[in-house]
Amino acid sequence: MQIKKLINLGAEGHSFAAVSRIKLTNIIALITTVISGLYSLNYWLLLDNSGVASINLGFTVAYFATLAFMHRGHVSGAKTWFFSVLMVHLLVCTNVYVTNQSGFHLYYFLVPTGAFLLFELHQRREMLALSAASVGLFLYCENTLNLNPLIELDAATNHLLYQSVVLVNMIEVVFVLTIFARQIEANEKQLTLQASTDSLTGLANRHCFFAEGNEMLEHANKLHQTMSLVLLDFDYFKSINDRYGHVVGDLCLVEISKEINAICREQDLFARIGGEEFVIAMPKTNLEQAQQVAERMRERVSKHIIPIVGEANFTCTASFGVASSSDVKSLKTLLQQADKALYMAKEQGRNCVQLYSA
Ligand SMILES: Nc1nc2c(ncn2[C@@H]2O[C@H](COP(=O)(O)OP(=O)(O)OP(=O)(O)O)[C@@H](O)[C@H]2O)c(=O)[nH]1
Repeated sequence: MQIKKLINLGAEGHSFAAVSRIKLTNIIALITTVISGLYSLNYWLLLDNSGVASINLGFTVAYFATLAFMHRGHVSGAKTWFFSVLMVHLLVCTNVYVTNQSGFHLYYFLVPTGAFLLFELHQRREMLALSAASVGLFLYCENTLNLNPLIELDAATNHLLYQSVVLVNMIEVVFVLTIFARQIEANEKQLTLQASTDSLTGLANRHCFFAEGNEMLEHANKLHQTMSLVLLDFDYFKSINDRYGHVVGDLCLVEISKEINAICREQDLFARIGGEEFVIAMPKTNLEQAQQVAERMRERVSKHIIPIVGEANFTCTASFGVASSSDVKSLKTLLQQADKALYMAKEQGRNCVQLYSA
């Protein structure tokens, strides 16, 4: 429970993406604190080197201080602090504890990927400054000899350490790339959904209708099947808006689209293609069958009561135009035919279904 609290430090009031970065920073800071603390114990108890143990304990406390910055709401400061402590720690490890033969300074390569992972995308200044500092410190360590290390290591141990550092670097790069790939995939899904969905009703939008509807028509033509379109438009919708306001008008669109959706089959494509204009593409459906479905929809719309607070509930009606795809090669043409039928329905006095005839 306490750990959960620590992981959530500083997360309050931030966007979803920022929160996941803050939590990840806290997790990494906690893990680093624990690892650094264990190293201190190791120096103290097993290697009997209280000097190194004390210095390392100082770094352990400094890592933990990242969470204190988070707690005070200094999110960017906490991240910068963490990476700065890490870089100084690496410098001390490589140039004070041991020598660059250990390869400890290769850990500097963790900084750029880590910074790009943990900072917000717009915080380029911080990311670039930390990356530049890590490259500079790496080069400094690489070209500096430590003649009096606090811990003397033989060549075999240095070699082992070197390989473990390379391994950890590789694991970190794979980990960071996996997270980025997942984020890109989730963003792509979200964008595709937004680009194809009508935000008010949650139905397919005009763009999605033409993309998917064209595929449906092509498929139907290939298999010599008939596809029908039912186009519907609310009657006197302007007067609903004028009388009850746009909020109620919107509610009306949502309520009625749910009623119509309840009649649609799974294979039908139901879309909102204009303000108060909707269309249903029905595969494997001929003109008479589509007419029957449209009639059921018309009846259901006219009977559905729109609940409004503080005023008398009301009902609304819609007019329907139906067209079928025999001999029609393009969805645009089919929609024009359904539109002509809809126009006739409006002419006939509205709240009725009309079929397209050439
Ligand atoms: N509340 C709301 N109104 C919308 C939306 N989109 C379009 N409208 C309104 O729908 C009304 C359509 O009006 P008209 O095209 O004159 O049609 P109508 O009043 O339904 O009359 P007929 O179609 O001839 O029966 C306009 O007042 C638009 O402002 C929307 O998303 N929400």
